[in-house]
Amino acid sequence: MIATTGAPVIGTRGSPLALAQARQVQALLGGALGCPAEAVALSVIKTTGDMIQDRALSEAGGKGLFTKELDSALLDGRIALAVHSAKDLPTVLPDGLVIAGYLAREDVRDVLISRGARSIAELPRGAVVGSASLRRQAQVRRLRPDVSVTLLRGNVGTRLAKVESGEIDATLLALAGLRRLGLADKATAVLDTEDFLPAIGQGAIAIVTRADDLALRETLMRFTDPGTGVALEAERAFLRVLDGSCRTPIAGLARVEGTGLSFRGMLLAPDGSDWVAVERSGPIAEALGLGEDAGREVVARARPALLGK
Ligand SMILES: NCc1[nH]cc(CCC(=O)O)c1CC(=O)O
Repeated sequence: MIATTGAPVIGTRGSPLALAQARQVQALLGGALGCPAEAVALSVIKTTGDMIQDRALSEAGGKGLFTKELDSALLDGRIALAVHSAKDLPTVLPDGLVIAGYLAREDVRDVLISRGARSIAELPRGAVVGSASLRRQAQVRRLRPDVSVTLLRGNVGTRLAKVESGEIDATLLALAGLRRLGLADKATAVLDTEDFLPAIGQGAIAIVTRADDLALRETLMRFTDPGTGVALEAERAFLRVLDGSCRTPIAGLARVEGTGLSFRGMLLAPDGSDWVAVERSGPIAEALGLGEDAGREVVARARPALLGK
């Protein structure tokens, strides 16, 4: 059933972060359509990923755990656009769907949240760091092999409470998410991307639509950010080449400066004991090729174990 009248319906997950992001798009879309934000409806859709709380998502298997149900709603016409953290989007979307654009990227960095340590270096010997992200687990152990990591899932509030209660010594989160939740003051230290590379897409909000919804895609172009699009094209090309299973920690960041693009990427062993890092720069017109090329270099240089072979 495809709605033929009224403003387009936005689909979103129901987590506080997802809702904050969807509301941002709702306000911008209302503005672009010349109607009040409330005229643009939000439809909250539960995804498989939202229902898994007891184990690492990498163990739950499969990609698109946070997107499948929203993809179906798009293809059925129940919603016209879906708002996602770019970080949670698989590298390949189902046929008929496209990333219509991204909002201007928030701060890309991760933060440390701890009770005393003002940096990863200052964590006490043998500290316990909670994170569900293989990338964060691997990078923290790369910098501090003495630290132990433990699986920590749940929403941001639960995670912060576990640091406060002393159940764990520290956790790592995206600054972008904390800002959107009004919790940026909980960060103990913002980690430099030189030492700690973010996830592909971190800090960017992606809008997915049906490929053939040209009118909506054109409307979205009034407020989406082309520079973020170029950076994400390179980052996602890198990820696609490494493809990986979601069991391989991968990090990467592209930055646009004028007409140029610089990229750094990394593939790590889960325990942080081994890694391959690459760097590339080139014109923004070659973003896709640059990301792919960086990915191929990693594949060529990585020891087989690093590629899960
Ligand atoms: N997987 C959860 C998720 N997806 C996007 C963000 C943060 C917001 C962003 O990166 O844009 C988070 C939370 C976190 O990693 O701290």
